[in-house]
Amino acid sequence: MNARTSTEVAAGKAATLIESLPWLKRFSGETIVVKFGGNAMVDADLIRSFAEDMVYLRYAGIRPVVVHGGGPQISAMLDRLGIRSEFVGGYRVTTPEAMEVVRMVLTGQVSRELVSSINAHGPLASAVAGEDARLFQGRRRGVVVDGEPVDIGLVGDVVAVDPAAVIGHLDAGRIPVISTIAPDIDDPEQSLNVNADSAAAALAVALGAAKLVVLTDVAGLYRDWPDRESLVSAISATELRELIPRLESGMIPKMTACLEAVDGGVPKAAIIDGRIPHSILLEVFTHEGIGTEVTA
Ligand SMILES: Nc1ncnc2c1ncn2[C@@H]1O[C@H](COP(=O)(O)OP(=O)(O)O)[C@@H](O)[C@H]1O
Ligand SMILES: CC(=O)N[C@@H](CCC(=O)OP(=O)(O)O)C(=O)O
Repeated sequence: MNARTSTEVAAGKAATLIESLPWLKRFSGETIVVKFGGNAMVDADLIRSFAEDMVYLRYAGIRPVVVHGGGPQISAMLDRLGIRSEFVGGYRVTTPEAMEVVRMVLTGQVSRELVSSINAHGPLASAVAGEDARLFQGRRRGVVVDGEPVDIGLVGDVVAVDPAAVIGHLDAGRIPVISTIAPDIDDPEQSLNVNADSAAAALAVALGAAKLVVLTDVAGLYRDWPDRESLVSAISATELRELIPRLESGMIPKMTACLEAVDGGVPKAAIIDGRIPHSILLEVFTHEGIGTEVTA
Protein backbone atom coordinates (compact mmCIF):
# COMPACT_ATOMS: atom_id res chain seq x y z
CA MET A 1 0.00 0.00 0.00
CA ASN A 2 1.51 3.43 -0.89
CA ALA A 3 1.64 6.33 1.60
CA ARG A 4 -1.27 8.22 0.00
CA THR A 5 -3.55 5.19 0.09
CA SER A 6 -2.82 4.48 3.72
CA THR A 7 -3.61 8.14 4.55
CA GLU A 8 -6.91 7.78 2.72
CA VAL A 9 -7.69 4.58 4.59
CA ALA A 10 -6.93 6.28 7.90
CA ALA A 11 -9.12 9.27 6.93
CA GLY A 12 -11.97 6.88 6.05
CA LYS A 13 -11.69 5.13 9.42
CA ALA A 14 -11.58 8.47 11.24
CA ALA A 15 -14.64 9.68 9.27
CA THR A 16 -16.57 6.58 10.33
CA LEU A 17 -15.65 7.11 13.97
CA ILE A 18 -16.47 10.81 13.98
CA GLU A 19 -19.80 10.21 12.23
CA SER A 20 -20.90 8.54 15.46
CA LEU A 21 -20.29 11.69 17.58
CA PRO A 22 -23.76 13.29 17.21
CA TRP A 23 -25.37 9.92 17.91
CA LEU A 24 -23.20 9.30 20.97
CA LYS A 25 -24.30 12.73 22.25
CA ARG A 26 -27.94 11.98 21.39
CA PHE A 27 -28.15 8.56 23.02
CA SER A 28 -25.68 8.75 25.91
CA GLY A 29 -27.57 7.91 29.11
CA GLU A 30 -30.67 6.90 27.11
CA THR A 31 -32.34 3.50 26.96
CA ILE A 32 -32.52 1.60 23.68
CA VAL A 33 -34.69 -1.51 23.53
CA VAL A 34 -33.43 -4.07 21.01
CA LYS A 35 -35.70 -6.90 19.93
CA PHE A 36 -33.70 -9.86 18.64
CA GLY A 37 -35.95 -12.06 16.51
CA GLY A 38 -35.55 -15.81 16.43
CA ASN A 39 -35.05 -15.66 12.67
CA ALA A 40 -32.11 -13.28 13.09
CA MET A 41 -30.36 -15.74 15.45
CA VAL A 42 -29.53 -18.03 12.60
CA ASP A 43 -25.91 -18.69 13.35
CA ALA A 44 -23.38 -18.52 16.14
CA ASP A 45 -21.38 -15.72 14.45
CA LEU A 46 -24.44 -13.47 14.31
CA ILE A 47 -25.20 -14.11 17.98
CA ARG A 48 -21.57 -13.25 18.78
CA SER A 49 -21.68 -9.99 16.81
CA PHE A 50 -25.06 -9.13 18.39
CA ALA A 51 -23.52 -9.63 21.84
CA GLU A 52 -20.57 -7.39 20.87
CA ASP A 53 -22.99 -4.68 19.77
CA MET A 54 -24.84 -4.78 23.09
CA VAL A 55 -21.56 -4.53 24.98
CA TYR A 56 -20.44 -1.69 22.68
CA LEU A 57 -23.65 0.26 23.37
CA ARG A 58 -23.22 -0.29 27.10
CA TYR A 59 -19.62 0.99 27.08
CA ALA A 60 -20.74 3.95 24.93
CA GLY A 61 -22.88 5.03 27.90
CA ILE A 62 -26.19 3.82 26.43
CA ARG A 63 -28.57 1.58 28.43
CA PRO A 64 -29.38 -1.35 26.09
CA VAL A 65 -32.22 -3.74 26.91
CA VAL A 66 -32.56 -7.00 24.96
CA VAL A 67 -35.99 -8.51 24.35
CA HIS A 68 -35.67 -11.75 22.44
CA GLY A 69 -37.96 -13.92 20.37
CA GLY A 70 -37.41 -17.53 19.47
CA GLY A 71 -40.26 -18.53 17.17
CA PRO A 72 -38.18 -20.91 14.97
CA GLN A 73 -36.49 -22.41 18.05
CA ILE A 74 -39.92 -23.06 19.65
CA SER A 75 -41.19 -24.62 16.41
CA ALA A 76 -38.13 -26.90 16.23
CA MET A 77 -38.66 -28.11 19.81
CA LEU A 78 -42.40 -28.64 19.27
CA ASP A 79 -41.53 -30.70 16.17
CA ARG A 80 -39.03 -32.78 18.12
CA LEU A 81 -41.66 -33.46 20.76
CA GLY A 82 -44.31 -34.22 18.13
CA ILE A 83 -46.59 -31.35 19.21
CA ARG A 84 -48.45 -29.69 16.35
CA SER A 85 -48.46 -25.90 16.09
CA GLU A 86 -49.71 -23.40 13.55
CA PHE A 87 -49.74 -19.63 13.14
CA VAL A 88 -52.88 -17.57 12.65
CA GLY A 89 -52.46 -13.88 11.79
CA GLY A 90 -48.76 -14.03 12.80
CA TYR A 91 -49.51 -15.54 16.26
CA ARG A 92 -48.83 -19.13 17.35
CA VAL A 93 -51.93 -21.06 18.35
CA THR A 94 -50.79 -22.06 21.86
CA THR A 95 -52.25 -25.06 23.70
CA PRO A 96 -51.37 -25.66 27.39
CA GLU A 97 -48.92 -28.34 26.21
CA ALA A 98 -47.28 -25.94 23.72
CA MET A 99 -47.13 -23.23 26.41
CA GLU A 100 -44.81 -25.39 28.51
CA VAL A 101 -42.49 -25.72 25.52
CA VAL A 102 -42.64 -21.96 24.81
CA ARG A 103 -41.46 -21.23 28.36
CA MET A 104 -38.81 -23.93 28.30
CA VAL A 105 -37.30 -22.72 25.02
CA LEU A 106 -37.49 -18.94 25.62
CA THR A 107 -36.46 -18.83 29.27
CA GLY A 108 -34.38 -22.01 29.48
CA GLN A 109 -32.61 -21.96 26.13
CA VAL A 110 -32.66 -18.72 24.12
CA SER A 111 -32.25 -16.34 27.10
CA ARG A 112 -29.40 -18.46 28.48
CA GLU A 113 -27.56 -18.48 25.16
CA LEU A 114 -27.76 -14.69 24.77
CA VAL A 115 -26.74 -14.07 28.39
CA SER A 116 -23.70 -16.27 28.03
CA SER A 117 -22.67 -14.65 24.72
CA ILE A 118 -22.81 -11.19 26.29
CA ASN A 119 -21.07 -12.39 29.44
CA ALA A 120 -18.12 -13.59 27.38
CA HIS A 121 -17.19 -9.87 27.62
CA GLY A 122 -17.56 -9.58 31.40
CA PRO A 123 -20.27 -9.94 34.04
CA LEU A 124 -22.74 -7.73 32.19
CA ALA A 125 -25.95 -9.55 31.24
CA SER A 126 -28.76 -10.77 33.49
CA ALA A 127 -31.81 -12.70 32.34
CA VAL A 128 -35.24 -11.46 33.41
CA ALA A 129 -38.28 -13.55 32.48
CA GLY A 130 -41.45 -11.63 31.68
CA GLU A 131 -43.01 -13.46 34.62
CA ASP A 132 -40.38 -12.23 37.11
CA ALA A 133 -41.22 -9.40 39.51
CA ARG A 134 -44.44 -8.77 37.52
CA LEU A 135 -42.44 -7.37 34.64
CA PHE A 136 -45.29 -8.16 32.24
CA GLN A 137 -48.96 -8.97 32.74
CA GLY A 138 -51.01 -10.09 29.78
CA ARG A 139 -54.58 -10.51 28.70
CA ARG A 140 -55.77 -13.20 26.30
CA ARG A 141 -56.37 -12.10 22.76
CA GLY A 142 -58.23 -13.65 19.88
CA VAL A 143 -57.82 -12.95 16.20
CA VAL A 144 -60.40 -12.32 13.54
CA VAL A 145 -60.00 -14.23 10.28
CA ASP A 146 -62.35 -13.43 7.40
CA GLY A 147 -64.65 -11.63 9.83
CA GLU A 148 -64.83 -14.65 12.18
CA PRO A 149 -63.23 -14.67 15.67
CA VAL A 150 -60.65 -17.47 16.01
CA ASP A 151 -59.49 -18.84 19.39
CA ILE A 152 -55.67 -18.97 19.38
CA GLY A 153 -55.36 -20.39 22.89
CA LEU A 154 -52.94 -19.12 25.51
CA VAL A 155 -51.81 -16.05 23.60
CA GLY A 156 -51.85 -12.64 25.18
CA ASP A 157 -51.08 -8.99 24.76
CA VAL A 158 -49.05 -7.18 27.37
CA VAL A 159 -51.49 -4.93 29.23
CA ALA A 160 -49.31 -3.91 32.19
CA VAL A 161 -45.56 -3.47 32.61
CA ASP A 162 -43.67 -2.99 35.87
CA PRO A 163 -40.18 -2.09 34.67
CA ALA A 164 -38.68 -1.80 38.21
CA ALA A 165 -36.62 -5.01 37.92
CA VAL A 166 -35.25 -3.95 34.52
CA ILE A 167 -34.42 -0.45 35.77
CA GLY A 168 -32.63 -2.02 38.75
CA HIS A 169 -30.39 -4.00 36.41
CA LEU A 170 -29.76 -0.97 34.17
CA ASP A 171 -28.86 1.22 37.15
CA ALA A 172 -26.38 -1.46 38.22
CA GLY A 173 -24.75 -1.27 34.77
CA ARG A 174 -26.15 -4.59 33.57
CA ILE A 175 -27.76 -5.52 30.26
CA PRO A 176 -31.18 -7.11 30.91
CA VAL A 177 -32.08 -10.00 28.58
CA ILE A 178 -35.83 -10.54 28.58
CA SER A 179 -37.99 -13.48 27.58
CA THR A 180 -41.57 -12.67 26.73
CA ILE A 181 -43.97 -14.73 28.80
CA ALA A 182 -46.65 -12.97 30.83
CA PRO A 183 -48.96 -14.12 33.61
CA ASP A 184 -52.62 -13.66 32.68
CA ILE A 185 -53.90 -10.57 34.53
CA ASP A 186 -57.31 -12.26 34.87
CA ASP A 187 -55.89 -15.63 36.03
CA PRO A 188 -52.33 -15.12 37.37
CA GLU A 189 -51.68 -18.88 37.69
CA GLN A 190 -51.89 -19.09 33.92
CA SER A 191 -49.00 -17.94 31.73
CA LEU A 192 -49.54 -16.52 28.27
CA ASN A 193 -47.40 -16.65 25.15
CA VAL A 194 -46.78 -13.06 24.12
CA ASN A 195 -45.41 -12.07 20.75
CA ALA A 196 -41.90 -10.74 21.39
CA ASP A 197 -42.32 -7.71 19.11
CA SER A 198 -45.33 -6.47 21.03
CA ALA A 199 -43.67 -7.13 24.41
CA ALA A 200 -40.58 -5.17 23.29
CA ALA A 201 -42.79 -2.23 22.29
CA ALA A 202 -44.66 -2.25 25.62
CA LEU A 203 -41.36 -2.32 27.51
CA ALA A 204 -39.87 0.47 25.37
CA VAL A 205 -42.88 2.65 26.23
CA ALA A 206 -42.72 1.80 29.95
CA LEU A 207 -38.98 2.58 30.08
CA GLY A 208 -39.34 5.85 28.13
CA ALA A 209 -36.80 4.46 25.63
CA ALA A 210 -35.21 6.77 23.05
CA LYS A 211 -35.48 4.05 20.41
CA LEU A 212 -36.86 0.59 19.66
CA VAL A 213 -34.75 -1.46 17.24
CA VAL A 214 -36.25 -4.69 15.88
CA LEU A 215 -33.83 -7.16 14.26
CA THR A 216 -35.29 -9.58 11.78
CA ASP A 217 -34.31 -11.62 8.71
CA VAL A 218 -35.31 -9.17 5.97
CA ALA A 219 -33.90 -5.78 4.98
CA GLY A 220 -36.94 -4.01 6.47
CA LEU A 221 -40.60 -3.49 5.64
CA TYR A 222 -41.61 -4.04 2.00
CA ARG A 223 -44.70 -2.12 0.94
CA ASP A 224 -45.58 -4.76 -1.66
CA TRP A 225 -44.11 -7.96 -0.28
CA PRO A 226 -42.27 -9.80 -1.86
CA ASP A 227 -41.40 -7.08 -4.44
CA ARG A 228 -37.76 -6.29 -3.53
CA GLU A 229 -38.07 -2.84 -5.08
CA SER A 230 -40.67 -1.82 -2.51
CA LEU A 231 -38.43 -1.51 0.59
CA VAL A 232 -39.64 1.37 2.79
CA SER A 233 -36.82 3.39 4.34
CA ALA A 234 -38.99 5.74 6.41
CA ILE A 235 -42.68 5.77 7.25
CA SER A 236 -44.88 7.90 9.50
CA ALA A 237 -47.20 6.39 12.11
CA THR A 238 -50.21 7.65 10.15
CA GLU A 239 -49.08 5.98 6.93
CA LEU A 240 -48.19 2.76 8.76
CA ARG A 241 -51.63 2.59 10.40
CA GLU A 242 -53.14 2.51 6.91
CA LEU A 243 -50.66 -0.11 5.64
CA ILE A 244 -50.94 -2.66 8.51
CA PRO A 245 -54.27 -4.22 7.42
CA ARG A 246 -52.62 -5.13 4.09
CA LEU A 247 -49.60 -6.86 5.66
CA GLU A 248 -49.20 -10.58 6.20
CA SER A 249 -47.72 -13.12 8.64
CA GLY A 250 -44.88 -12.06 10.97
CA MET A 251 -44.90 -8.47 9.73
CA ILE A 252 -48.32 -7.80 11.29
CA PRO A 253 -47.19 -8.07 14.94
CA LYS A 254 -43.86 -6.45 14.07
CA MET A 255 -45.27 -3.32 12.46
CA THR A 256 -48.12 -3.13 15.00
CA ALA A 257 -45.44 -3.15 17.71
CA CYS A 258 -43.53 -0.29 16.04
CA LEU A 259 -46.75 1.69 15.84
CA GLU A 260 -47.57 1.03 19.51
CA ALA A 261 -44.06 2.13 20.52
CA VAL A 262 -44.24 5.39 18.56
CA ASP A 263 -47.84 6.05 19.67
CA GLY A 264 -46.66 5.47 23.25
CA GLY A 265 -44.01 8.20 22.99
CA VAL A 266 -40.90 6.34 21.78
CA PRO A 267 -39.48 8.81 19.22
CA LYS A 268 -38.29 6.19 16.69
CA ALA A 269 -38.75 2.50 15.96
CA ALA A 270 -36.59 0.76 13.37
CA ILE A 271 -36.86 -2.64 11.66
CA ILE A 272 -33.40 -3.76 10.54
CA ASP A 273 -31.70 -6.78 9.02
CA GLY A 274 -30.20 -8.86 11.80
CA ARG A 275 -28.36 -11.00 9.22
CA ILE A 276 -25.92 -8.12 8.64
CA PRO A 277 -23.16 -8.33 11.26
CA HIS A 278 -23.20 -5.27 13.57
CA SER A 279 -26.39 -3.93 11.98
CA ILE A 280 -27.33 -2.29 15.30
CA LEU A 281 -24.17 -0.16 15.30
CA LEU A 282 -24.92 0.95 11.73
CA GLU A 283 -28.49 1.82 12.75
CA VAL A 284 -27.64 3.67 15.94
CA PHE A 285 -24.39 5.44 14.99
CA THR A 286 -24.70 6.44 11.31
CA HIS A 287 -26.66 9.21 9.61
CA GLU A 288 -28.51 7.01 7.14
CA GLY A 289 -29.27 4.13 9.49
CA ILE A 290 -30.46 0.99 7.72
CA GLY A 291 -33.81 -0.77 7.28
CA THR A 292 -37.17 0.91 7.90
CA GLU A 293 -37.64 3.74 10.38
CA VAL A 294 -41.04 4.56 11.89
CA THR A 295 -41.54 8.02 13.38
CA ALA A 296 -44.48 9.87 14.86
N1 LIG B 1 -44.31 -6.70 3.90
C1 LIG B 1 -43.31 -7.46 4.36
N2 LIG B 1 -42.08 -6.94 4.51
C2 LIG B 1 -41.07 -7.69 5.00
N3 LIG B 1 -41.20 -9.00 5.38
C3 LIG B 1 -42.40 -9.58 5.27
C4 LIG B 1 -43.51 -8.85 4.74
N4 LIG B 1 -44.59 -9.67 4.75
C5 LIG B 1 -44.19 -10.85 5.25
N5 LIG B 1 -42.87 -10.83 5.56
C6 LIG B 1 -42.16 -11.95 6.18
O1 LIG B 1 -42.04 -11.68 7.58
C7 LIG B 1 -40.83 -12.29 8.06
C8 LIG B 1 -40.38 -11.67 9.37
O2 LIG B 1 -41.29 -11.99 10.40
P1 LIG B 1 -40.97 -13.16 11.46
O3 LIG B 1 -40.73 -14.42 10.70
O4 LIG B 1 -42.03 -13.18 12.49
O5 LIG B 1 -39.57 -12.66 12.01
P2 LIG B 1 -38.86 -12.61 13.46
O6 LIG B 1 -38.56 -14.02 13.87
O7 LIG B 1 -37.65 -11.80 13.21
O8 LIG B 1 -39.82 -11.95 14.44
C9 LIG B 1 -39.87 -12.09 6.90
O9 LIG B 1 -38.85 -13.06 6.89
C10 LIG B 1 -40.75 -12.20 5.65
O10 LIG B 1 -40.71 -13.50 5.17
C1 LIG C 1 -47.88 -15.58 20.30
C2 LIG C 1 -46.63 -15.91 19.55
O1 LIG C 1 -46.66 -16.11 18.34
N1 LIG C 1 -45.51 -15.95 20.26
C3 LIG C 1 -44.23 -16.26 19.70
C4 LIG C 1 -43.19 -15.93 20.75
C5 LIG C 1 -41.77 -15.93 20.23
C6 LIG C 1 -41.54 -14.82 19.22
O2 LIG C 1 -42.25 -13.84 19.11
O3 LIG C 1 -40.44 -15.07 18.47
P1 LIG C 1 -39.93 -14.29 17.15
O4 LIG C 1 -39.67 -12.90 17.54
O5 LIG C 1 -38.70 -15.04 16.81
O6 LIG C 1 -41.00 -14.40 16.08
C7 LIG C 1 -44.12 -17.76 19.29
O7 LIG C 1 -44.69 -18.61 19.94
O8 LIG C 1 -43.41 -18.03 18.29
